[in-house]
Amino acid sequence: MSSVGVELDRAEELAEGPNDEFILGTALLSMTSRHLVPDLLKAVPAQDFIDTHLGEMWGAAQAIINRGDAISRRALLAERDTPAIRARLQQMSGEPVEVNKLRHAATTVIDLAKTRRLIQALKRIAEHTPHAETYSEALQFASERLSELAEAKPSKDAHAFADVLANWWEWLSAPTDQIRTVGTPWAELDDMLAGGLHPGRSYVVGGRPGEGKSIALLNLAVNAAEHGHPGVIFSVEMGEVEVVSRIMAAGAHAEYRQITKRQLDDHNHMKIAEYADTYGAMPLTLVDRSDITVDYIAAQCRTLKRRPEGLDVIVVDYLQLLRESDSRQSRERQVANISRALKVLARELDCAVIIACQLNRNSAAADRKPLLSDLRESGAIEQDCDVAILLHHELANGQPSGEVTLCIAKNRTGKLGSVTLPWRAYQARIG
Ligand SMILES: Nc1ncnc2c1ncn2[C@@H]1O[C@H](COP(=O)(O)OP(=O)(O)OP(=O)(O)O)[C@@H](O)[C@H]1O
Repeated sequence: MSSVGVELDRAEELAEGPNDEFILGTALLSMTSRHLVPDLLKAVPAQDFIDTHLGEMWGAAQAIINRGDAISRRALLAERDTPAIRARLQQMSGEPVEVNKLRHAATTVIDLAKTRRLIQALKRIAEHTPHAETYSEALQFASERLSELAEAKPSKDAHAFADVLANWWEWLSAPTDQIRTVGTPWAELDDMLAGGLHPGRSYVVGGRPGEGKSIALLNLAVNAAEHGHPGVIFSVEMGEVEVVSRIMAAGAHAEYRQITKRQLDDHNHMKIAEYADTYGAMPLTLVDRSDITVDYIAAQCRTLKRRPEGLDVIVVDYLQLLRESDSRQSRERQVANISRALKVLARELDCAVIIACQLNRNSAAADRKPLLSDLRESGAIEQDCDVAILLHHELANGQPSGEVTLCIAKNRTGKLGSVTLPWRAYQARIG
């Protein structure tokens, strides 16, 4: 066993408190503490005893109290009669127990049980980590084990159907303004996506280079923020100035070219100033960093989610530019891990995650509509996403038609189809 394992075993031995457990057992039979017993039995779970026989006795006492009966030696033995419990009862004299000592003993037994569970979790993490396929997977395993402890529940994922059904009725009848579905700038698309972007789902926007993935993603995030849905944009490709230039052009319907040249005419200047006045404080966070891993994205998003305003929309531009923490993997495997991690993040944080994704160059060859299988580098992307929107520019007589088609090539909760919208790249916007 590794030295980490040996140290953790030692730590586990230290986290034992038989004396405090014995004090609790004694309190069951002592006249002085009788009035405290029901509360104590509620507060300290029987499985928190390291002495399993005392734990069994404690469980028997809980059953007696739950029935509304009084606790006595005889009642305890009638409930559970084993040689070990008889031996423990013999050692307990029924002498008075000081209330302070008793409270301290109860807290210690609960704390030590939690400490032992923490050590057990650390052992599992230490055992699992060297065999994990990737660093991300190891980190995820570790954080799941630790969050199980924080929740202090055996599993936070298991819910009785009746509870789930009650939540579902609540969701079905909630007023529209309480539902966190985030509208897109395009009503026709909202219609196909059951109202827009849904928390917990992942959306891939695929396109060949220059077909408008970044524009589409910024339009989506900004529209959400304008309507009060907090969002974050991870832009690996564009710097902050370029992102803001596009946001301002699209929001103000201003000439993007004038912004990039920093030569605004009065008309465009006025439109931009008005837009900044109205939406300058919208809840949008930009992360402009060229070397981003999916773990970094997850950590940033968790922090943003914890703020009072929370987080509804996560935008990643674009998947193939993300780096995997474990670079020893094949590229296909790395992309699959990234795609899976983003999907998991959507569920974990209950946010809509929108990911731009490159399409294979050969998908352009026949000037055909793009297909799901054109998503570059990994089949995992099409499997993981809930919705795939592939951008396509129709040609009219060999010339750009001025329209872009959003092809819904995957839609887990609705039909497939397409929406054709005006392509206004000169204002960095679609529609
Ligand atoms: N001032 C402008 N007027 C008209 N079109 C423009 C203007 N500026 C940029 N464009 C066009 O906008 C498109 C840029 O779109 P966008 O950056 O969203 O594409 P993308 O799919 O994200 O590309 P990439 O994969 O290269 O990042 C390009 O086709 C570009 O030619």
